[in-house]
Amino acid sequence: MLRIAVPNKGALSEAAQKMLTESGYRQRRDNRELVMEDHENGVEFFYLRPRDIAVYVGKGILDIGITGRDLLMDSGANVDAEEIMQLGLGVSSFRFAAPVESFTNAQELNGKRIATSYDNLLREYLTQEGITASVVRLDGAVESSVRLGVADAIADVVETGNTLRAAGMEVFGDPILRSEAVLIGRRGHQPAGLEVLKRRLQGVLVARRYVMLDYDVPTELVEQATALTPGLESPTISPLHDSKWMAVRAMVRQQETNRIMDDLYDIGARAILVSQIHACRI
Ligand SMILES: Nc1ncnc2c1ncn2[C@@H]1O[C@H](COP(=O)(O)OP(=O)(O)OP(=O)(O)O)[C@@H](O)[C@H]1O
Ligand SMILES: O=P(O)(O)OC[C@H]1O[C@H](OP(=O)(O)OP(=O)(O)O)[C@H](O)[C@@H]1O
Ligand SMILES: [Mg+2]
Repeated sequence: MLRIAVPNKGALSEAAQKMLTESGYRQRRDNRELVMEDHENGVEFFYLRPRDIAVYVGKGILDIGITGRDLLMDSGANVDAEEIMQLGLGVSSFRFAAPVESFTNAQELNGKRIATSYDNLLREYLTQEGITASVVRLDGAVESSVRLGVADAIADVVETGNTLRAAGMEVFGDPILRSEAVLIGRRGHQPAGLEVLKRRLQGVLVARRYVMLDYDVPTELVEQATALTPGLESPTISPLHDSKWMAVRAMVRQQETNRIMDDLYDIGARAILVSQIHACRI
């Protein structure tokens, strides 16, 4: 059995479980369940605190885990555990912030107090940048620490920036780390079943990022049209009953769909249809 750690709570939990469900794995129905066996797929899931997942995987107790890159680095387990794949969830930055207009760059933090839940990650960065500051380790709601007088600035996870704005704060300095949820495993360890898991997750990522585009185009314009929709390998071209026209089928990036449809229409393509991809193996 492949033993996989999944976040049991917090920002990554629901999205990670959804991705596994879309990958064809059974997931727990009740948030109190701590372990779930998926016999059919030869996988056992352990629902753990995202912060602890890197430790279990680094020590070799569990084979694979889903956690944040920031948590992997902060746990110190990145000596034994490594990133296998980016999952495109929980995309965020780890950044300095402070009340509006109080700091402009990280060097101004010399001699100051910085509150964070990621103290190892922060200390490593401060050392690397030659900044001497005192680190105040808090468990969460770090944005309140400056107003409450325990710190001068914070280092925290920022996604939309809404939490900072609500607290009258703003980011400053370069991002310390760009993070997202990642699949992690023990260095040098290739457990049985990992390749299938990776391929399934990759299938979900591609299905989420691409759509299927179908259209008809005058035969003499096929080259011009397929230059706009080259597909992954190569687009499918099928003859229509009326030989003056061809049908083209190609995957395109979801984000570019409307621009490509406009361009295709402009050159003379018609009956341009978009459909969702539910799953795939690339
Ligand atoms: N608002 C957010 N947007 C995107 N990713 C986030 C956000 N908040 C946290 N994360 C990411 O989620 C991971 C862990 O955060 P999470 O909030 O689940 O843990 P926690 O703060 O220890 O738990 P909790 O908030 O439930 O006490 C980190 O990798 C972090 O970067
Ligand atoms: O930029 P935003 O979109 O506002 O998101 C960032 C916020 O989300 C996380 O908080 P969480 O809800 O996990 O609370 P916590 O600080 O108590 O962990 C993070 O710690 C920030 O506070
Ligand atoms: Mg949190």
